[in-house]
Amino acid sequence: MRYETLDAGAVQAALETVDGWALAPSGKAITRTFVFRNFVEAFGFMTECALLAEKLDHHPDWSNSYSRVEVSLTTHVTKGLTDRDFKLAQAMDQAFLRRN
Ligand SMILES: C[C@H](O)[C@H](O)[C@H]1CNC2=NC(N)=NC(=O)C2=N1
Repeated sequence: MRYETLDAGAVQAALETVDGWALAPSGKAITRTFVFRNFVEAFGFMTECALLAEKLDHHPDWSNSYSRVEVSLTTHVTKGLTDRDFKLAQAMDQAFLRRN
């Protein structure tokens, strides 16, 4: 499997291609909180994203509390940000838009 590790400049450029994601203080993850009308909407989004993550072979670190889904994306094998984190972020952004 191929991972394209991103340097600081590439991370800044990639952040422009996603919606509402912020760089974590460590610089090794990006985070976004998704808010829904209720738990069922939030869990439906998580279910769709779980299938997208399997397809992309890249998986989120996330938590859910009622209508909120807090997501952190990082690449565990490289211990940093890669193009895969941004591909998954884009897919999650699109899933959110389809549902709102
Ligand atoms: C074998 C498998 O492809 C790897 O373990 C993948 C699966 N999903 C992954 N997801 C994330 N976020 N980071 C990884 O390093 C990672 N590795």
